[in-house]
Amino acid sequence: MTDTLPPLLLVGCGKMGGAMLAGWRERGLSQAVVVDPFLAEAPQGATLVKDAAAIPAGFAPAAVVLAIKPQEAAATLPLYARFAGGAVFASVMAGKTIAGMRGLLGGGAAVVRAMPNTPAAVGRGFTVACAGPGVSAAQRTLADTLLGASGEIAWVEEEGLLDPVTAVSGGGPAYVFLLAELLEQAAIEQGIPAELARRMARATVAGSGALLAASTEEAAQLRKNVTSPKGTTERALAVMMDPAAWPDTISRAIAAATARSRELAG
Ligand SMILES: NC(=O)C1=CN([C@@H]2O[C@H](COP(=O)(O)OP(=O)(O)OC[C@H]3O[C@@H](n4cnc5c(N)ncnc54)[C@H](OP(=O)(O)O)[C@@H]3O)[C@@H](O)[C@H]2O)C=CC1
Ligand SMILES: O=C(O)[C@@H]1CCC=N1
Repeated sequence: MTDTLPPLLLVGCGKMGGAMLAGWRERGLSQAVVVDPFLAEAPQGATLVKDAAAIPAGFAPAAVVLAIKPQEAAATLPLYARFAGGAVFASVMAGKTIAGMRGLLGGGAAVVRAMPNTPAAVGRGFTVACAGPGVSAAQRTLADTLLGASGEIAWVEEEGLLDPVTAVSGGGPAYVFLLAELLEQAAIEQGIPAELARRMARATVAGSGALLAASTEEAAQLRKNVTSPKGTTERALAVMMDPAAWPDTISRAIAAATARSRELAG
């Protein structure tokens, strides 16, 4: 446990905002205000308000974390422009550019654009962040603390990288969960009872992730460790690793998501 965090304002407390808030709670919240019009009850350790107008007078956040949907940015961000004098804004919105957000918050706003992922909910997130113009060293340190509270963080200088990052690590957990779904379905097709199929698929994906996390070996080597010569895995991988199968599918999927992130900028 390090020092208590400074006053924070979280705008949007859904799946991603809620996961980050859990990490901050672990670090020790001092004052936290959450704005979310539809949340039923205040998250532990925070004050909940329904809109920007209801933020307690005099509340001066050191950071404003924007975790609303990208489509809500244009209508919502101008409501927070009054905090631009003292706070750093940390956005996790897909696609939304630093220049676009500064346009909505006032040109001088200090903005960090970041892309986390939902394993943050269990302290295993991965976030990539990029600091915009005018972000001070202290503000960058605060953003690093907040965005890195629930896992690993990496910083990039080139903002454009955030679009493929969004496709790979932002959305990546969804692809892994899809694999669990498809393994379960295929197990059932081969006659395995549904409940056993579900347990096997979940444990296999989770166990493989844990092994990857604990190992210093490359993913390719861990794959080879499973693949006995002339065995069963080799047969399955021959199907999956056909250039037209997974290699092409994953490449096209990531390109499509990257393109969508760029579209969301507008
Ligand atoms: N989910 C993920 O895996 C990831 C998401 N992101 C980004 O995080 C952001 C949020 O995504 P996610 O958490 O999935 O979405 P959610 O819909 O779960 O969360 C958004 C929350 O903001 C609330 N909200 C809507 N309008 C406002 C407003 N004007 N002011 C304050 N709160 C508002 C929503 O309420 P209601 O639902 O009732 O509208 C909801 O509770 C997105 O920009 C997304 O790109 C980034 C990385 C990963
Ligand atoms: O699907 C999305 O747009 C967001 C960004 C990355 C994960 N979820």
